[in-house]
Amino acid sequence: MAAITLLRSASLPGLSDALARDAAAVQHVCSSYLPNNNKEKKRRWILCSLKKTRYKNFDELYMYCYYVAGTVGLMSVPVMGIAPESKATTESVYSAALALGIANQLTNILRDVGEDARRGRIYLPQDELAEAGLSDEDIFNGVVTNKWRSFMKRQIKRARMFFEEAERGVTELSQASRWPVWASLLLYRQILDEIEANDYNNFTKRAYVGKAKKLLALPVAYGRSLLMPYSLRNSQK
Ligand SMILES: CC(C)=CCC/C(C)=C/CC/C(C)=C/CC/C(C)=C/COP(=O)(O)OP(=O)(O)O
Repeated sequence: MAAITLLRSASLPGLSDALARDAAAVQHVCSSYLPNNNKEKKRRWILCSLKKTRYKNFDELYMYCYYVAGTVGLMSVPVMGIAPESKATTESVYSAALALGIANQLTNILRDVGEDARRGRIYLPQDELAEAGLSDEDIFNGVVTNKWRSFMKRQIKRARMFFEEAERGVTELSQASRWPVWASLLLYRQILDEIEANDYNNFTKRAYVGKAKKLLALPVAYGRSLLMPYSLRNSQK
């Protein structure tokens, strides 16, 4: 409640009660889990990010992903539970959950570049766009060029690294939670493959995972959910 009052008192025009509630909830979770527990800084960051449409570099984009999706991952761990037999540290499981939230959000951003641009938003690191020789104008024009392809390859590679980081953590979750988490990981990661299959045209073509691929992901996810936690596999060698 204190956090909601705090956000209201900042009197951001247009900040609805529902939004203030969400932001307060996120702020609460972040305050509990972020190692650097600087509440005032975070409060200001959340208020600014609600209006932000550009991200200077990956650090800034990461923080956006952290607040909108990483926190969801963190909150999921106590709900899903860690396998009683797991030997992993609690911290490593939370890190993996955070990584999955970030991976999902980065994927979401890469899929929605065109849609976001039409709303005047560019959720891409400005410094990396500049390094690739691209400007905001290029994003608004939405033409797939070799510069765009190479920029996208770098972004996709990074998103895949976060998925990879998340994978070990999934094996440490309670048995009942592993299947749905594996399924969502496999399905969401395939969006990146579809962006590649669309020759990086995420301006006018929506990367979509077809029904057959979705169905196929389910037994694969089930198989993976039966695997023993990664922490045990190593300790038994
Ligand atoms: C890996 C371990 C240890 C635990 C799992 C932890 C979890 C469940 C992490 C996933 C967190 C998550 C669901 C984040 C949100 C991801 C995301 C980008 C959702 C997309 O939301 P929308 O914007 O509504 O999607 P659309 O754009 O597709 O409508």
